[in-house]
Amino acid sequence: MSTLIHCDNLSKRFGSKTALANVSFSLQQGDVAALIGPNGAGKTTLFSILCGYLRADSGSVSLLGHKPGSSALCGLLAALPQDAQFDPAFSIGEQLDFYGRLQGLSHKAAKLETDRVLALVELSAQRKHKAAALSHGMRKRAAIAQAFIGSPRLVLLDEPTAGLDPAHALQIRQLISQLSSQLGSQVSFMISSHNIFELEQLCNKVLYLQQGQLSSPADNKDSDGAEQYLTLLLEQQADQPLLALLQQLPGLISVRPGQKNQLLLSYNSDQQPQFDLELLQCLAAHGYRYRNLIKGQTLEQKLFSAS
Ligand SMILES: Nc1ncnc2c1ncn2[C@@H]1O[C@H](COP(=O)(O)OP(=O)(O)OP(=O)(O)O)[C@@H](O)[C@H]1O
Repeated sequence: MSTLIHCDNLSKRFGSKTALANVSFSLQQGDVAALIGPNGAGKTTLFSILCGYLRADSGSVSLLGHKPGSSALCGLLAALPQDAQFDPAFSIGEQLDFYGRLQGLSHKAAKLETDRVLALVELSAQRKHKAAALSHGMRKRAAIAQAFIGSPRLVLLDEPTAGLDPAHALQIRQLISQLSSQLGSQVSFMISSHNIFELEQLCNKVLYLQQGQLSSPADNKDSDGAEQYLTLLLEQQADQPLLALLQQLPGLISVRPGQKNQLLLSYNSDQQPQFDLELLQCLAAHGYRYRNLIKGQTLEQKLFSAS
């Protein structure tokens, strides 16, 4: 596996504001990495440095062995900026053709490439449409299509679901997941979001930025010690009596509410190897209904158990 991105001690200030402070990480071929952080954490600044739009004040970056902005990266690195816009005067197809030409394709090859990427995002029928005739979700898909022109080895997507309703956000996540499994380790992704739940199923690596500083959950893997994790999705929000009941379960290490009707639990599997069964029996015995029980750590557990 080759290293696609290597950042060492990157720092960036805007006047007195520190946007990035000594950020170091690397991304390997085939990784799908989530760059998570609240508003103002420095995600766009980091993306802008990787794309060569901004220069870091100190530290070093290499992408596929080149400096950001190097012409050697043309066609190998694709980026979807957070506020990517299409020109209202031209059709989506014409603009994608143009990007293909910028990558050095002939007129004919660029058109074929546009057909291919529009099919990838299921927008072939909209080739002749202008951006104004597309929904917000369709415009995002068209912008993602642009990132797949040519054969990029590294695709940076800055908040690809920002501003979309939950159904369209899910559609975009499914599209990215489908593209990443279709293309396998040929393409690596780095996707930013302020929502840690959104990228849960999509990414194998998490970079958590807060106030310009990066913290990585230990190895981004579940711990291999005796502590195991469960996410329980209940039919309704957990009440105090349920929490009190669960706290009595032998082997329980922690239990706390997650998103919506979720409960995040950890337990000692050496002490109680059948903890999941005990948990379900306890729920049934006391009339609590649940929808799902997932083994393993959620992103939230990984991030906050590391800090
Ligand atoms: N051009 C600029 N001039 C001054 N300050 C800036 C500039 N760009 C970013 N900043 C500041 O740097 C910090 C990081 O901003 P950045 O846009 O990278 O965060 P972000 O994580 O992408 O946020 P969001 O999720 O809101 O897009 C913020 O405090 C922001 O105000």
